[in-house]
Amino acid sequence: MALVTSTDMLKKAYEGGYAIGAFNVNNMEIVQGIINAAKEEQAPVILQVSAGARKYASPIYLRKLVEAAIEDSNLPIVLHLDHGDDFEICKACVDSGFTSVMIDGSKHPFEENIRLTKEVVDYAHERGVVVEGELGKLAGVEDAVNVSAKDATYTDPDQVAEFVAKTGVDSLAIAIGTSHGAYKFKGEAKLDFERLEKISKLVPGFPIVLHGASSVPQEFVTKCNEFGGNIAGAMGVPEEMLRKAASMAVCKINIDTDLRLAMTASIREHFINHPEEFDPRKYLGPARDAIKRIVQHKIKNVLGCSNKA
Ligand SMILES: O=C(CO)COP(=O)(O)O
Ligand SMILES: O=C[C@H](O)COP(=O)(O)O
Ligand SMILES: [Zn+2]
Ligand SMILES: [Zn+2]
Repeated sequence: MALVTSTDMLKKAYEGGYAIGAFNVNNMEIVQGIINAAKEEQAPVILQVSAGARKYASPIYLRKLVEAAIEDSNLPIVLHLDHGDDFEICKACVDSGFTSVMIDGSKHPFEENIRLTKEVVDYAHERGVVVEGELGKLAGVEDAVNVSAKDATYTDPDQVAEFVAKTGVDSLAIAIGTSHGAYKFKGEAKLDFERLEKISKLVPGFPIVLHGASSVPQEFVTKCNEFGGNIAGAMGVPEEMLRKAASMAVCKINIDTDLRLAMTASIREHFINHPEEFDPRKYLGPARDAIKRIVQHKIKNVLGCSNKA
């Protein structure tokens, strides 16, 4: 199996009412944890690399780790750029063998977002690479509580068909109430499913992407805090909502924070329980297993993409 684009994966996910997991990778243990889960579940998977990950691990190491994952797993794997900020980073990733890039023009005015996204699409499509765009800004809970701010940042359904037609993007990230990181809601979790429904009717069959979709499992939060951490009040997207989104037009679900929490909780616990240890394999090994367990749980019980490879 070689690297694949997400075209086929997302189409099948749309038709089958499930979603593909897009997990952020930053080092070997994270790649291995994800791939060990995907292998056991025979699930297709999207490995995504942020600008921060490129800076941390360097592009060449990440690419080679993903190459190893393909050889090791024989699964369909997409190598995707997460939140490409400008044309240059998208071009660099297309040129170095990524099969998918995201151009996140959501911070720009609508017309500029269209122009920038189309520029990336033109370059990528000519080279067989697919593109994810973003319309609407992911916001924190403060904005969501305030209705007028909510309408200003959530994806405007009236813009979606025009954006898709004018840019030629292959998938679109939308804002319906999720946000990045571990503090997504204060009080009640709420996603705007009506908006998602409206959008999906305006672009029938078109794959939608959900960012900021970590569930922030309380067992990890509790364990982090129990073993010296301080991440009070963390709250994520309830799994039931992700299942609902996956049954609708959402075909790609982005998860990073939950992997970070799984890894950190495991390492914190190890350091407190084994103060005499100083062999990194002794704590990175269990951390890798913790990532595997959470990814396997997502694939099986939330995304519904087991045995879809
Ligand atoms: O959207 C994401 C990466 O693009 C990750 O979201 P989380 O912070 O909810 O894991
Ligand atoms: O969407 C953001 C991802 O979680 C990546 O985060 P990062 O930029 O810290 O690597
Ligand atoms: Zn964005
Ligand atoms: Zn994101």
